[in-house]
Amino acid sequence: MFDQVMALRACGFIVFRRLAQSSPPPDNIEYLLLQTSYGKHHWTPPKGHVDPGEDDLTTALRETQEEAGLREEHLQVVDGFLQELRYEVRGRPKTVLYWLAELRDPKMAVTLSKEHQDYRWAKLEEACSLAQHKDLQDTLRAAQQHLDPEQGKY
Ligand SMILES: Nc1nc2c(ncn2[C@@H]2O[C@H](COP(=O)(O)OP(=O)(O)OP(=O)(O)OP(=O)(O)OC[C@H]3O[C@@H](n4cnc5c(=O)[nH]c(N)nc54)[C@H](O)[C@@H]3O)[C@@H](O)[C@H]2O)c(=O)[nH]1
Repeated sequence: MFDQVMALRACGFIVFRRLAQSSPPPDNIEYLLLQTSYGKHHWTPPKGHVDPGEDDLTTALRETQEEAGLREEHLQVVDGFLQELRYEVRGRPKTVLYWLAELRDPKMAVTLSKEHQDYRWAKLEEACSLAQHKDLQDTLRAAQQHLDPEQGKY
């Protein structure tokens, strides 16, 4: 119980959009990454810490709205995708949950908060390069796999 209280917990969305006038799938898919305005300016999908008593999915939706200006009605959550990452931040274990969601209107603008200084819509390989951490790269690849029509899952 004590360990659970001490562990950091964050939730967010791998947000993607599909470009209509572009390459055939899955190369028309772009993922949203935000660059922090603090620390080492790392790139991350919209996510953030769970408030006390808050439901995980509510956190993911709230953080995506706060950090990217995208609200629940702008997103189509994809069934059957939920990834859990575990890593350490300054010596403390952290658990991060990511759902997957499509931006309904691919032309919709992203609005950043002060926590981020830049954003990018990136195809898989560029997104993995920005993400840097293997666990997040694996999550992005798992998302692409989930969305690839060849896999017959979407
Ligand atoms: N001034 C300042 N302020 C900070 C700093 N730090 C935080 N603040 C404040 O906290 C607030 C943020 O609150 P939320 O938005 O609720 O939280 P999150 O969205 O959860 O954001 P975080 O940045 O706390 O957490 P992570 O993204 O997890 O990065 C933490 C470390 O883990 C690495 N890392 C990142 N992703 C992965 C991964 O997928 N895999 C692996 N293996 N590692 C990964 C990464 O490279 C980094 O070294 C800000 O407003 C600031 O006030 C900081 O360094 N300086």
